[in-house]
Amino acid sequence: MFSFFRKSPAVKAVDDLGVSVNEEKEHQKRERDSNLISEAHKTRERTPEIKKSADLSPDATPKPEPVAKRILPPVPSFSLSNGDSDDDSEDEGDNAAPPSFPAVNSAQRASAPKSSLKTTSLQAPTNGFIKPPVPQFTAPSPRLPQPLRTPPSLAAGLRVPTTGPLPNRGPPTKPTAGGLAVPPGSIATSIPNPRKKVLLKPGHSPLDWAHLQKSSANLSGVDRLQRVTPTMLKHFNGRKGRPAWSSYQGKVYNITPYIPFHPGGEGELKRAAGKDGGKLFMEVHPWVNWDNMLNECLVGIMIGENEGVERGGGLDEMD
Ligand code: HEM
Repeated sequence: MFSFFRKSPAVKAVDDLGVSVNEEKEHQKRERDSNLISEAHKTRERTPEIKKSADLSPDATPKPEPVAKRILPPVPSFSLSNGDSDDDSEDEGDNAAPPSFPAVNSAQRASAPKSSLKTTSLQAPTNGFIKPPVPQFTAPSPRLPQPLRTPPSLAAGLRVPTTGPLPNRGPPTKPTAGGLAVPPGSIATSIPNPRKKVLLKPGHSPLDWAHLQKSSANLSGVDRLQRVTPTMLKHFNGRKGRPAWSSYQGKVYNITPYIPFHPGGEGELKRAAGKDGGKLFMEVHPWVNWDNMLNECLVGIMIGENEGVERGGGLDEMD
């Protein structure tokens, strides 16, 4: 690179001398390095845990080595087990350097017995002096209380039986039926429907009927009270445009206006049309006040067949 500078002979001699001096220094350095390498190999033979790396190459920067390794005899290694451990970390610990505390040349390490430090100090305790007494849990002594466990008989008494009939629940319906399940058809279908109410048309509620009764409307369909013979009652049966009359306890009512208001339906009420409806009425709802319900529908009273003929049809004529 600097070839265009021509050196003088003197300078060249100095350069040659300098080269020779540098070569001598390089030779000495190589000898020191070789000594260090050989010593390092010796140390590796004593302590195989030292890594094989490029650190030992002469070109690499020499790293500080523990002084104790090179000066003092090798420290005996120890392990946590007998060498058969399955833990890899413990195996790594076997190859690691000895712990820094206590120091290698300290009083603690010197006073410690070498045998226990080497084999038994960190191993699993094998003698009775170190190993704690094993508690006897499997065989309790007679003076100790029994285990707090529910006796089998009491536990069985508190348990709900999963099969078979429960006490005070009646006879079982089926041998295989367990639990509290209701057998199909035993209760739900055995209770008849006690009410046969129908859905009334709008404006035909019981309240609407009450309002209609208080009105001035002629609900009886007659101008005056009538003496009604059985023939007459039979004639007014609600068919062919005729009004429906029904008798109850000797009184005759025009039930025609009440038919759409009857909670039990029109058909049920028409069964009493043209005849005495007292029996049917009492079979279904004896609690219903017939007189109050049909007060404005009163037509007259029942008379004998011959009484009407003799006295006439109207009650006013009887007075
Ligand atoms: C003509 C006079 C009658 C009047 C004023 C009358 C009135 C009533 C009333 C107020 C109810 C409702 C009862 C309640 O909610 O508890 C009712 C229901 C019923 N009525 Fe009548 N009824 C009469 C005649 C009859 C007759 C002659 C029959 C049957 C042939 C009948 C069959 C029923 C039935 C099946 C029910 C529904 C079930 C019930 O509510 O208990 N009714 N009736």
